[in-house]
Amino acid sequence: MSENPDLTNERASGTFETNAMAAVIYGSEKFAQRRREITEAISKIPEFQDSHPLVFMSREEKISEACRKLAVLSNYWNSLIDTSDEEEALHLYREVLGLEGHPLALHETMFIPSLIAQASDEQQEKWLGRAQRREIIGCYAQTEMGHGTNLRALETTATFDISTREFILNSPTITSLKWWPGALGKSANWSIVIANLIIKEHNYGPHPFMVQLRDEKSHEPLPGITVGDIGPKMAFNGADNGFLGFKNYRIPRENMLMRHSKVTSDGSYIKPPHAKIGYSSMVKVRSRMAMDQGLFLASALVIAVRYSAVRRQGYLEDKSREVKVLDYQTQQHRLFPSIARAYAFIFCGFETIRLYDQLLIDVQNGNTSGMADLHALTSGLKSVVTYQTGEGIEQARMACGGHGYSMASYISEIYGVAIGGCTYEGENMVMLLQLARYLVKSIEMIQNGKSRELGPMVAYLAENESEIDLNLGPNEYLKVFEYAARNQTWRATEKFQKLRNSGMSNEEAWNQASVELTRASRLHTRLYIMSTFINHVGSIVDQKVKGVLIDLLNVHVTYEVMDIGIYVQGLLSSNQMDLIRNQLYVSLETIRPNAVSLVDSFQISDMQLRSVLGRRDGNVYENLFKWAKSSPLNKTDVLPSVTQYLKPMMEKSKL
Ligand SMILES: CC(C)(COP(=O)(O)OP(=O)(O)OC[C@H]1O[C@@H](n2cnc3c(N)ncnc32)[C@H](O)[C@@H]1OP(=O)(O)O)[C@@H](O)C(=O)NCCC(=O)NCCSC(=O)/C=C/CCCCCCCCCCCCC(=O)O
Ligand SMILES: Cc1cc2nc3c(=O)[nH]c(=O)nc-3n(C[C@H](O)[C@H](O)[C@H](O)COP(=O)(O)OP(=O)(O)OC[C@H]3O[C@@H](n4cnc5c(N)ncnc54)[C@H](O)[C@@H]3O)c2cc1C
Repeated sequence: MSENPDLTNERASGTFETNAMAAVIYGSEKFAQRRREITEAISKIPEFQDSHPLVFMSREEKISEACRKLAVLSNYWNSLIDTSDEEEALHLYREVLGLEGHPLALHETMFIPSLIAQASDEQQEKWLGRAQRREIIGCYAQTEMGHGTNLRALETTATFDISTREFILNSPTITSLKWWPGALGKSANWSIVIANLIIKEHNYGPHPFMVQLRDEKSHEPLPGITVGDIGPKMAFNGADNGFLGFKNYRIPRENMLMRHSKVTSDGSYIKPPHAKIGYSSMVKVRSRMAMDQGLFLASALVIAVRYSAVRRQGYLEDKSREVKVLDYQTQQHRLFPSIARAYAFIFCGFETIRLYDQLLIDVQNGNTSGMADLHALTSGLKSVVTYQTGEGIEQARMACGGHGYSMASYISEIYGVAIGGCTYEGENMVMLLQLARYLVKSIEMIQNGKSRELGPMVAYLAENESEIDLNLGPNEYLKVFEYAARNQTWRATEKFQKLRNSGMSNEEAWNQASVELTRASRLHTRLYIMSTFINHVGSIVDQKVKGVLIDLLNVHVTYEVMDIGIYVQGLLSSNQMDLIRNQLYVSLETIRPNAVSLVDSFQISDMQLRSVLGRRDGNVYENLFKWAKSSPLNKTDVLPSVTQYLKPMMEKSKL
């Protein structure tokens, strides 16, 4: 079937090459090209297609479908991608497995990275290759039923038995059951388990252990292990998140991951070079989250923008033809700032992935000095991007009207998966407060006359306000954001200090200032996102692409400043606020002809998108009808439940 002419016209009005934009989004022409090649190759392999739409499947079917595809994938793996390239591998996973989770998701995102970061060279020799070849399937078991946030209160124990040189793992209470780890329930046969290291009755706190859970031949749980699935979730139902308990389960001493902390055979403990080095697997995932979430948001926007360009409803001036809903200013205001955010998140994502990779090298070389900075940055970023992604996806759903609410749009699934990120890898409020600790310390350095020692990301906290001339472009908006973040950070810190100085305990003062502190963290993070966006656009060579991204940046800076209006009242007059508001409306109009091309540039395939509304060809209505007819409820005209219950009820009522 040919493309919907409305979309053809939209594509013709684009002022730039989508391939050139994809090269900017994905960091290089080479990777953008590889993505297309991988997508193209996969589309030719029929076994990778869904056997029927995932949204009509039960959990069991979804998991089985994911396993089927993984088995097929193992035959093609080496021929489809450069297996040493993490980004290629993730693209392949996204294309073939989609976003609902699968039995290898945690193996790739946490199990292997934990082995790389936490296992000694000998341990890597023993397990890493096996994991990379997928001879074993691993997961990351940290969270317990009773504790996820407060890691110091985890209850699982690994007690060193000097006589046998083994650790004995135990789950002493119901609340100590590991609860939530992805792929733990039914798929993984090994896990990295975080347990309290106990030697001679001394608790050294949580440490990582490599633990075999299931027999490698029969896949049956090993004696001493209780393991299973935790049941259906809001989304991610292609994954078997699990529970796990230990009863006097013994593992060799060599199974404690010993790159950093060590236990010798006589039971001596060797401290790691940094107290939180064992938390690095979480930092790794958080450093990827801006990218992952940017892509979730992008997916919802591809659907909503394409659909809005083919959906006609109501009239503007021309009463002879209904207008595309994308031409309504309200629709543009609902969608375009989110397009800008999706771009900004992806740009930040590449940056934090790069920073993590560098940190990993530094730490392996004994330099842990960058850990606090990256922890603070990624804590704030994961919190802000997950929240704003959730907001943006929900707006995208509403922008699709009634059909957005149908699973045919697939937006609800994207939403469910994306907002999981507000919780996993550290609940958002908790992580904002981690960043706040860092910000408060920075203010304390300024108060103690050590401004010069501040890192580049917080140097603005020591600066004074300057005059703002909004006609000068994005950098002036950055100053507005700096003003807001600086003011709020000082205000929140001073509130905390005042409470503490009044005699309150440190903890209670912190608690009573915490809402204000989280606000400071959000503003600081949004400032970082904006400045990364501005820097990125500044570095682009292709002038057509750059021109459009400047337009998109204008949407971003004006929208973001309007959104934080309450924090800039002392800086901007109401006339200046009106000016910004008008600039935003002008920016929406400017970006309108490029809207479809901007979302096309994400190059998210139909196969991955799984959306009837977001189809690249725009042939929505005929496919919506086809999709509805394929619903299992339509297999018969009369359902057994009607025959069994409703008919007798109606018959009875007639009497
Ligand atoms: C940090 C805590 C909240 C507190 O820890 P605690 O030990 O109690 O800390 P304190 O003693 O209070 O000390 C705080 C100080 O320590 C510093 N600190 C803390 N952490 C770090 C760190 N990591 N590095 C450096 N420094 C650190 C902190 O700054 C303080 O310093 P100071 O005193 O101020 O100087 C901690 O308890 C915590 O982190 N809690 C959160 C727990 C958590 O995050 N758990 C995660 C469990 S694992 C999980 O959730 C997994 C989820 C799986 C997600 C699945 C993802 C699948 C991919 C999805 C996408 C699919 C698409 C396809 C793939 C694709 O696209 O990628
Ligand atoms: C989809 C998904 C996948 C997951 N995968 C894994 C996995 O693979 N492996 C794994 O180990 N775990 C996994 N988890 C668990 C996840 O990491 C935890 O649920 C998360 O860290 C939050 O911890 P919690 O559940 O204890 O929340 P809680 O800490 O109980 O949060 C409840 C409320 O208390 C508040 N709160 C808690 N502490 C504080 C504080 N100090 N200050 C202020 N407010 C506070 C929170 O902000 C929140 O509002 C997964 C979770 C989900 C949803």
